[in-house]
Amino acid sequence: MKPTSSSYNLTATAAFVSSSCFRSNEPLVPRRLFFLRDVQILELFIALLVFVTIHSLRQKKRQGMPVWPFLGMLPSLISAVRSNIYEWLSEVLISQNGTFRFRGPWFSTLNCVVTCDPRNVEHLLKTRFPIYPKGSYFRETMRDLLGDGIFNTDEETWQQQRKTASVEFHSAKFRLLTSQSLHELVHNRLLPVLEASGKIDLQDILLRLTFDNVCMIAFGVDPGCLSPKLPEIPFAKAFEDATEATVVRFVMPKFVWKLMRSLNLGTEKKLKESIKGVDGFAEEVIRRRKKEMSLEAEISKRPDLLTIFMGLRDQNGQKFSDKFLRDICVNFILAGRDTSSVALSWFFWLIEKNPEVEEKIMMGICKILEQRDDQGDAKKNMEYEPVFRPEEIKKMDYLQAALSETLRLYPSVPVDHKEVLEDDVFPDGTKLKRGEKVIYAIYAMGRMETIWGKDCREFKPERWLRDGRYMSKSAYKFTAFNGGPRLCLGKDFAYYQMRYVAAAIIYRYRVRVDDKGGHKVEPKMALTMYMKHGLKVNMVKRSVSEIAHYYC
Ligand code: HEM
Repeated sequence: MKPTSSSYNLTATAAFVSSSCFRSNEPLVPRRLFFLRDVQILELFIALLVFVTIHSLRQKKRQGMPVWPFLGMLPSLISAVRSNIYEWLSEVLISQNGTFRFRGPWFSTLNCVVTCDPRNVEHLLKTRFPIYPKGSYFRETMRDLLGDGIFNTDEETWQQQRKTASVEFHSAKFRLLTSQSLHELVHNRLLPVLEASGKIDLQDILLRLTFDNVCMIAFGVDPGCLSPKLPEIPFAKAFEDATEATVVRFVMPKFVWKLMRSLNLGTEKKLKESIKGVDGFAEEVIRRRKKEMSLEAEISKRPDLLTIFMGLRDQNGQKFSDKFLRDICVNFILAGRDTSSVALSWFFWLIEKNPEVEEKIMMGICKILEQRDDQGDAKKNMEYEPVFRPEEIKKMDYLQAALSETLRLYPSVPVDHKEVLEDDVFPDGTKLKRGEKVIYAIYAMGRMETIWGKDCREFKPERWLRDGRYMSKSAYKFTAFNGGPRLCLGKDFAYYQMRYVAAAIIYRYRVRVDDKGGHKVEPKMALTMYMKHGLKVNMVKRSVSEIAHYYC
């Protein structure tokens, strides 16, 4: 029963202490000697533990959080994931003057530099853009879902898609398609659904609306998610499952998800199945479109992205493969699917908390409607329920300011990522090594006093207005739409879409959060900042007399 010194470990110590206390029939002297040696080791162990704990905790001031041997900053990250990771990140960044180095466990891929300093963000997104690509880590993680689409590529493959899509996004034909499809969705689908339901999950309704809308733009097909019975559409479900399963890869060591993928286990199994669903839908649409195009003399009749890219050729004069066409469309759907709808959800939540903002938006809308030559009469507007015209939507400056203020506080893409291609130094002095990852924390930027002043956490649309006119801000302070060469391509469309939907709802309803059942509104950890439990609301219809009050 004599253990050798080399075999000591904590379990053995505990076992020995308990055995020496309770077995009285064994020789006393050796046991006591042994007990003393054991106590010394235990003391040494406790001293080491105290030292490591104090040392790790002392790092908090210097590095923003404790740094543990082997685990690095992982324990803090795990506890943040369980509460609100974005708020935690903001607090750490504030304490570290805008930039810190996250140290993951040994041998993990979690090490990165995190920043919310506008000087660094401009350096990343514009000044030194060529040496900060999306990079191989992002590409590999997202490849199964996004393939070689615009979101997941750098250099020529990205440039080519960007150029073509950019021309299209700014064409009159495309603008007509987007405004017509939006008009139809809002008036024939959204408003009837709202009319029929008092209590709803507004986030779910808005997600359905923007999914249908972006599928019309990308594929030229309406999947019909926003229909009276709110059906589950297999393509939409497959898309949602695929993005959720892909996100899991970012918080897992690479070898783990790769092993799971090869064994077809857990989230990787789900990912494989959901991608099959996405691909099946895309293949069918592409097949049908090819058939239609061979029958149609004028392919230019259809302004959706799929048709446009089908009519183009690559550098070698070859038509794009079906797989590449699929990638292009899937990437656009990801870009435009839920960014506007989650922004609108946070917007409705914020204006309920700030009723004076809601009043001003309503007054602004009615003032614009009063200017109509043909229907200046307020009563007529109230009776036939107005359809907003594009030029009226563009005049809604206060609404635009309230939407920007929402995105400042709740950016749809809360954090974004780059990889370092060459050793470099940030304007704030942080040194970067080739191959390192950089996270720019867009959510935290909205909470920096150094950028927005002492009232940075307040919802104040006025900060976007000068003499009643909307004034945009630097993309490196307000980074909700990214900046530099990779500025969001759908920015103008997204603002138009959000203003159109917000105005159509606010004019008819007061949106009131249903907090009776303890409904909690908090962000979910995902690529896009969804509300974790949706937005359960009561839609309270405005009476004609209530609307009339705003016309005076
Ligand atoms: C409130 C709404 C939106 C927000 C906040 C938003 C934000 C962003 C952000 C942050 C990026 C950079 C992502 C990255 O590179 O990692 C981005 C890129 C992009 N967005 Fe948006 N977006 C919105 C709506 C839309 C819509 C509706 C569309 C299209 C229908 C769209 C199309 C794109 C595209 C194609 C890119 C890729 C640009 C590139 O890499 O060159 N976005 N957007």
